[in-house]
Amino acid sequence: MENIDNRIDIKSMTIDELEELLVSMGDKKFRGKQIFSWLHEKLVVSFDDMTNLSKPLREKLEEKCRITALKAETVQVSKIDGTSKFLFELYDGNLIESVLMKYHHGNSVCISSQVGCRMGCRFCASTLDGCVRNLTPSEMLDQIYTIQKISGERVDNVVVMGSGEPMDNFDNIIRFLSLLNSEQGLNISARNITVSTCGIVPKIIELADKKLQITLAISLHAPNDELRKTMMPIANKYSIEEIMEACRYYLKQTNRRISFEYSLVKDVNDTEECAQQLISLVKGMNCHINLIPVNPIKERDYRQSEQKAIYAFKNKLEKNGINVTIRREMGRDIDGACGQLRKSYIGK
Ligand SMILES: C[S@@+](CC[C@H](N)C(=O)[O-])C[C@H]1O[C@@H](n2cnc3c(N)ncnc32)[C@H](O)[C@@H]1O
Ligand code: SF4
Repeated sequence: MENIDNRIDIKSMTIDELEELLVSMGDKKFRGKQIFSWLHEKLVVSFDDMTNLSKPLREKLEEKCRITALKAETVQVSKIDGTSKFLFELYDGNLIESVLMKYHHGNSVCISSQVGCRMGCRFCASTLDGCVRNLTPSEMLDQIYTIQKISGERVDNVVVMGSGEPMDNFDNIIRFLSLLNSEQGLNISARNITVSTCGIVPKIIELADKKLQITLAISLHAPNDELRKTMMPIANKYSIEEIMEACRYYLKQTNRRISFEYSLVKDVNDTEECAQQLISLVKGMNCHINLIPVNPIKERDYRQSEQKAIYAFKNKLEKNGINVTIRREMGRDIDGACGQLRKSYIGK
C-alpha cells in the first residue's frame, strides 16, 4: 500500500490491518472495526467526527494517517435523464471523472481507475496525455462515497469503466473490490460490480483465479487482430485468440457471463463482414455484446456509425442467437466522451 504525504492512507486499509495498526499504537484491537465503520459505512472524512474515539487517539491518528476525501470541482447534471458527471480533484491537484447514472434497476456509478491511461486506444480521450498515475483503493472508493453523499442517492452498481486501465493497476483494484464488498462498508455485492479491460491477458487469468463474482467486460471493438491493431495498440501484444482463451478460463473459474464492448465506428468496424466475424468469435459462448455508438473526440477522425448500420449490425448478431444490446447514451446533453471533461478542464 502506498503512503500519501508520509501519512498512512487509512481508507485503503482492511479491518485486519486497522486492528494491527491500533494495537501497534498501544490501543484496543476493536477500535479497528469502529474506525472502518466510520470511514466506509458512515462515510466521515475527519477524525474529529469519530465521536466514539478519545480525543488523544483522534489526535494520534491525525498525525499518523490521512483520510482521502475528494473535492468536487464541477458537477454537470443532464436535463434529459438525470445523469451526473463529476470532476474530482485529488489531494495532489490531479483531476478525475466519475459518472452517476440512474436506471430503473438502480443507480450505477462509473469510476476512474487511473489519472489518464497509457494504453493509447485511438478512440479514447482518457489516453491523450498518457497515464499520470494509478489511483489508490481509497481514491476509487471515495468517488462512490462522495457521489453518494452529494446526490443523496444510494449507489447500487459500480462499473470500473471511467479513465484508466484497471488491469494496469491490478493490486489496487483487488483491494478496492474487497473494501467495496465488505459487510462493514457499503456492502456492494460482487455481482453488482463490473470491471472493464482492454484485454491484458495475464491479469485476466490472475483475476479469474481469485474467483470473484464480478462481471468482466472486455473492450473488443474489432473482430480480427489486423483491424484491432489499428484501433488499440494493446492488440500488438495480445491476440484476440489469447483474449478469448482467457475469457473461457474466466468463465470456467467464476461461471460469470462475459460482456464484450464493441464501439461502432463508421466504415471501420461496422460492416456486415465484421458482424459475421464477431459472430464466429463468440458463438456458443456465455456472453453478452454491448454495442456502443462511438462518441467522437475532436483529436481523432473516428465518426459514429449511422443508425441504419448500427441496427443492421445488431440484427445480424441477434439472428445468430447472440445476446446483444445497443448501449443507451446517458446524459447526451452533458456527455463528452469519457475523459473529455477532464481534458477540457486541464486545457483551461
Ligand atoms: C474508458 S474505458 C475504461 C476501462 C478499460 N480501460 C477498457 O478499455 O475497457 C471504458 C470503455 O469506454 C470505451 N470508450 C472509450 N472511449 C470511447 C469513445 N470515444 N466512444 C465510445 N466508447 C469509448 C472503451 O472502449 C471501453 O469499452
Ligand atoms: S479505452 Fe480503456 S484502455 Fe483504451 S485508452 Fe481508453 S481507458 Fe485506456
